[in-house]
Amino acid sequence: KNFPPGPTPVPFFGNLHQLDRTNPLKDFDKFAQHYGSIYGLFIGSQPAVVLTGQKMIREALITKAVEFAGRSDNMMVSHVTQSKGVIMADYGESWREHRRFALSTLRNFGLGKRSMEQRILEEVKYICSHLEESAGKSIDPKHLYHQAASNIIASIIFGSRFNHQDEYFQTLIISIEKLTKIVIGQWAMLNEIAPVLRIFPLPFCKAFQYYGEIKNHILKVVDEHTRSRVTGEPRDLIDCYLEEIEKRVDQCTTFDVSQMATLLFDLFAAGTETTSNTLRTLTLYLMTHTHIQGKECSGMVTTNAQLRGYNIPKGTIIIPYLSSALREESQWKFPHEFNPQNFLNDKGEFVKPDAFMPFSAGSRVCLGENLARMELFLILVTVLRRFCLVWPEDAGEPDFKLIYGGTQSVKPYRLTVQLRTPGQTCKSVY
Ligand code: HEM
Repeated sequence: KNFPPGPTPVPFFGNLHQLDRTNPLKDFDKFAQHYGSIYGLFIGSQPAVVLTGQKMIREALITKAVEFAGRSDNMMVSHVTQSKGVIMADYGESWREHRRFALSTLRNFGLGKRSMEQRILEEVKYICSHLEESAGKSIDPKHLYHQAASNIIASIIFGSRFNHQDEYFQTLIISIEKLTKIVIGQWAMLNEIAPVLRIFPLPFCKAFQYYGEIKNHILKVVDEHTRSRVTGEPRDLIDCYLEEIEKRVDQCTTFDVSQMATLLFDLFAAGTETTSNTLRTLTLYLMTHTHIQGKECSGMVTTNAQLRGYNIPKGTIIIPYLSSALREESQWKFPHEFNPQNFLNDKGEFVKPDAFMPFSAGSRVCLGENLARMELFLILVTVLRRFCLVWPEDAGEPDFKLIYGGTQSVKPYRLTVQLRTPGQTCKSVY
């Protein structure tokens, strides 16, 4: 009763037949034009509410932070991770304790012997030496960025980095990439609306296989740490967690090895896919806007909730449609353009518009935001000072369309690397 209005659902499928299976986001825009910034949908028989635009998203995620901080246990990704760790853990003590632990450990590693900045700069060295070797040639930067982002988070949580040539490392990264695409995609939707299909060997089964491979690696590293660690001298996040288990042995706590394995998975996967895809997308835009290179520079409601006068029953899936805020016409000078002017006021000073919320907001705001910002800044600034990244002459038209998934990504592309002399302006045929 009084559920936000939206497109009419049909039995069993809900509104799925009205959504593009490969990328439903365009349909979200269409529905928002018709129903406004809050509307209801049915994913199978599961009610969902889509929030569009920065005001609506903030009203829910910040003003009503607790009510909108839950997670569904009916999503395929929750089955894969058994709702443990942080990302898919429901609002409650376990999520709170693990989020707090992860945030404070990431912060402490920033202050430790090898600062976060040093860990990132070490990886930047590898990126630069690879780009130097590739000068004058065209390369696909995908693996380079994935491996760099993955190695930075690996050094913080596992205490060591992988060699870029290591085949095992490459397999792990491919598993993370494929898993992120499967768990938010058409096969996952089918898995969620028709549990009967779960016993068949359909493509969603691969998600469990990829997760198993990554988790096996994590458990092996945890095992090595259990044998080699010295109390009071933590080398990384695993040592810190094992120390917490020891400290809390007589207390009622949610800390255990199985929660730790999922937390490590969350950080490893979230730390790899997001930053590397942001770098890939950014590089694509920079190559095709070389004048810019030249400048210095799903939640769930925890209780019955009310929003804009509508009733949102406990258990409703909440979809804060963050991309809608990132190109909201009333909020940006150039909402559909890659243009740094979007972040500059009339005096040319940096301003952060309220609609800039790629890390979400409220209780579930990204816990790796500071790390991600530092990575993006250090990697880009170093690379752009030393190289011109240019769209290859024979590459045709660039394609900016995004592939839908747990993290969206651009299609593979090639870039031409040129060594840059100080003050040189980068020029591209595009
Ligand atoms: C450009 C890079 C990144 C972007 C755009 C990004 C974006 C986001 C967003 C939008 C959320 C909220 C998701 C939701 O509500 O369902 C989130 C959550 C999260 N992110 Fe990030 N992220 C980035 C980098 C990272 C990194 C480097 C880490 C690793 C430390 C990380 C770890 C997490 C975790 C653990 C959560 C779950 C938090 C919770 O549920 O309490 N992210 N991220």
